[in-house]
Amino acid sequence: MTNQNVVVPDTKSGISLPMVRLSGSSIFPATAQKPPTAPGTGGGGCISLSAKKKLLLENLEINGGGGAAKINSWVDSMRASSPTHMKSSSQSLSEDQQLPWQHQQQITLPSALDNFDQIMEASRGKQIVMFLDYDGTLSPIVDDPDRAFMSKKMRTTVRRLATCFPTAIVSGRCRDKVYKFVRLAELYYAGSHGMDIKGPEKGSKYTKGTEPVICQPASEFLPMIDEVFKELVAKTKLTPGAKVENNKFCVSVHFRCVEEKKWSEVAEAVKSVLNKYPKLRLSQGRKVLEIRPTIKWDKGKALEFLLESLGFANCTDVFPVYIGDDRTDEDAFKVLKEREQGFGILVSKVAKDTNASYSLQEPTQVMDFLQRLVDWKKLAFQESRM
Ligand SMILES: O=P(O)(O)OC[C@H]1O[C@H](O[C@H]2O[C@H](CO)[C@@H](O)[C@H](O)[C@H]2O)[C@H](O)[C@@H](O)[C@@H]1O
Repeated sequence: MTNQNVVVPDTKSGISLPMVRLSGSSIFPATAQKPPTAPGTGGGGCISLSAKKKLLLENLEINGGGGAAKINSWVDSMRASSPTHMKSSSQSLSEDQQLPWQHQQQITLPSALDNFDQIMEASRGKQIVMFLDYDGTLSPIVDDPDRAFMSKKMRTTVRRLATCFPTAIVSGRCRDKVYKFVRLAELYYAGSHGMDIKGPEKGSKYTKGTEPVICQPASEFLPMIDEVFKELVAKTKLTPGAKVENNKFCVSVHFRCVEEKKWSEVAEAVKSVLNKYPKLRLSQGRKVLEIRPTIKWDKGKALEFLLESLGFANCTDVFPVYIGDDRTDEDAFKVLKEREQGFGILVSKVAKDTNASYSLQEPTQVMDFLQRLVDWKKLAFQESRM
């Protein structure tokens, strides 16, 4: 397999973006092209955009609970994770037209749709298990988190998918809320970034025992999270557009609809709460600051737990597929890479630093991919009966 760097114009923004073109038939992507000097530094000792972003995030995460970080660095980090702000202010880009985070180390992944046959070939003889993130994967990103509905067509497709393969929804949202959006009882649900897992009720095709699987590794944090939610609501009520969402084992503070000059108020509020609760930590998503317990549990752990619950703990003939769009999904992509099983699919229109192996551009492409999986399974079943 040879990797070739090609610069292609981004038709939307008119900016040249680096791509890695893959040749050969491997289903795995190229490794990221390293910059010529130490990672994160350009030839002239300048720190790259991406390295700067990483440092900002690390600073934010490390100092989030300790109180050392200045609010300015928080706002910088919020900007860095909202790449619409990376262009000159005269040109405003939508989230889907973002500049890549990191020119030197990014990979544009091969399309999961274009490489569908190769993917299926790799899964031959193995049990496919599907893991789907919700926001930005099954539903489009919208301003109001309470209105992030998935389309009827998507629901029908996911329903069909679940008749073919064990299927789980893995979301940062509270499990009940994501269930209300998806409304399919036959699925596994992992809410609160995997900290609240429940399997389908008994009688479902893939349940093993009589009781549904349940896992809540952060249950002791429930009262603390409730307290924090109330405090954050109070602290942000005077900031127009700020929205605090109680996700049961974590809290999301949205700034998508907050004017940029007021982002420091959101940062102040979150930082002051983290200073008070050292057992909580910060993570960042798409225009959202998320507060969660410091326990070592994430979407990757949830994926492993679910595979184990399904009886695939030490199996070599399982093929997990995880589809997600956010930074928190990287934990699951990483687990798959480390296990050398299945693959991750990143939903993104732009190149990103990722552990996923393939990409899809948006939820409509996710739907097409899921439908192709269903069709493939049906065909394979018919052929096996001939
Ligand atoms: O793991 P996910 O299912 O992707 O959940 C991550 C967060 O998604 C939601 O926020 C994001 O989507 C909103 C609706 O499109 C959007 O308004 C917001 O800016 C995004 O960050 C959800 O509201 C959060 O609670 C989840 O943690």
